[in-house]
Amino acid sequence: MTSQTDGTFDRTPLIAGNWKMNMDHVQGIALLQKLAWTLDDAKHDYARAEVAVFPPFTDLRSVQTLVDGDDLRVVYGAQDLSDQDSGAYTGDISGQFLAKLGCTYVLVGHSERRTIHGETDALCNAKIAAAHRHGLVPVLCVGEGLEVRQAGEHVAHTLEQLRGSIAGLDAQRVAELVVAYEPVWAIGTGEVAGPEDAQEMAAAIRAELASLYDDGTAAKTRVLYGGSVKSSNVGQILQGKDVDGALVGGASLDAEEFASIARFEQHLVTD
Ligand SMILES: O=C[C@H](O)COP(=O)(O)O
Repeated sequence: MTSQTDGTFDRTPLIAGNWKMNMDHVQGIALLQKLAWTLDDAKHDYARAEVAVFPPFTDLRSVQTLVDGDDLRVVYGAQDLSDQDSGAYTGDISGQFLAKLGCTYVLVGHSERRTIHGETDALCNAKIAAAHRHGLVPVLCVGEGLEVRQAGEHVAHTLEQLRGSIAGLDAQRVAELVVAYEPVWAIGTGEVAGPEDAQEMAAAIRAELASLYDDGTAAKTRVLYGGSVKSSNVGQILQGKDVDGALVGGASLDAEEFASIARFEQHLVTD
């Protein structure tokens, strides 16, 4: 759903919590259990807003056991995957393993992978192909750093990352894809891009997809915003008609706060 000011949505919103390198598997289970209970208590309608968590690799088996055992509606994914399927790639994780662990999604090209590990658009493109080989839905992260933003080149930069990362994808894959726009200068800093910045980029991403594919395809792709999202600002951010959800870092480590973000409809300001 695209959030719109009358509170209706064209695409099913996705509220995704990226735990980054936090929460061992014992802590992770406690967090997920509390999140699910909190959402249940609030009678959360998962058809109106999908909720996903992205724990560290080492938590995934425990998360799978909990989700299956307790029949939870929260879905989950991994924070990265290899572009390869198997072999001598020490330390890497195959999409095949993630699929076996019941992952629905996988993050690709998070800014921390791009900046700390030097991941390129070409590698992201190969990782998206690997995700598809194993039935995983990629959540492709794109976004600019502060210098690019200050130079006024943020839209061109972000669309270049988008084009490079999705090269060769067919329309059906693009329609299923989730794109997360994360301005790097707003990640973990408390700095939030304004709702109009989030909407500007989400609209630019959708227009770019419409120019590469067609309007029908672009209308299906979900575009999230990420960067210091909290319950206090999510309502405004999701007001943008092209913003379909949020990729939440720090605030996803607190079950009650993340549940409140997932229930963003209560924070929307409707016309
Ligand atoms: O993946 C999540 C983003 O990097 C945002 O993180 P943050 O909410 O801590 O700023």
